[in-house]
Amino acid sequence: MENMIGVLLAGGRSQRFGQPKAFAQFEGKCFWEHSIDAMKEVTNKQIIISHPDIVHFFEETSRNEILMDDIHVRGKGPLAGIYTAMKYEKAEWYMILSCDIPLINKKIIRCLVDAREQGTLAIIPKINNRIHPLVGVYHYSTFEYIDEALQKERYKMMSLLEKINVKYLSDNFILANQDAFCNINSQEDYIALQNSDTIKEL
Ligand SMILES: Nc1nc2c(ncn2[C@@H]2O[C@H](COP(=O)(O)OP(=O)(O)OP(=O)(O)O)[C@@H](O)[C@H]2O)c(=O)[nH]1
Repeated sequence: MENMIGVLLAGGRSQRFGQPKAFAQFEGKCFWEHSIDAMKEVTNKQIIISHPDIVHFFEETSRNEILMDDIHVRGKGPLAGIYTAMKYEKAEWYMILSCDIPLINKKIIRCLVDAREQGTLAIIPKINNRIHPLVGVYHYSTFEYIDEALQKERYKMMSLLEKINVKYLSDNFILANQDAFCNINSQEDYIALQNSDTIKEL
């Protein structure tokens, strides 16, 4: 069993963005590449969990393994993507990242990975009372809870988090780097990103 697999969640519909946001450009790279690059050093491999409508874009441009959401839960949200990764790719830990966080960087990912400890099943940033469950490290033993939540048609990430022992990270490093968690949902968010003077940490 590999120790840690990187999982890029890219099976969303990007309705607010108006086009597949994984392929929006920032600083010369697609959004999805920023997430993959950020987790490359700490993961044994990185897989993409996508959707039939956009999978050909990934096939043309990515060398990563690509899976589609398991048919029973396809399109049911991020939890469905995590479920699919854990069902088809076995590892002890999974580094989960969404595809709409172009400011994410290696130091943040390293910090989350290093925060793992005995008995904790997920490590998730929490900034000003807002949690970021799609920038998180999850242990394989969360799979049974994810499976149960999906079977009960509870698709929100909270359905999982309220059942497991989560370590929420809000230390000074996370707070000082909070821009890195900014997720792009709409064209307005994208314009704000392009106009901001935030410098991406590498
Ligand atoms: N594999 C998978 N990923 C998903 C699914 N829904 C959302 N995601 C991913 O989860 C992350 C956050 O998605 P959201 O922005 O909440 O949803 P979205 O569907 O992409 O966008 P909207 O249609 O505007 O809500 C993105 O990386 C999405 O690609 C899903 O059903 N399956």
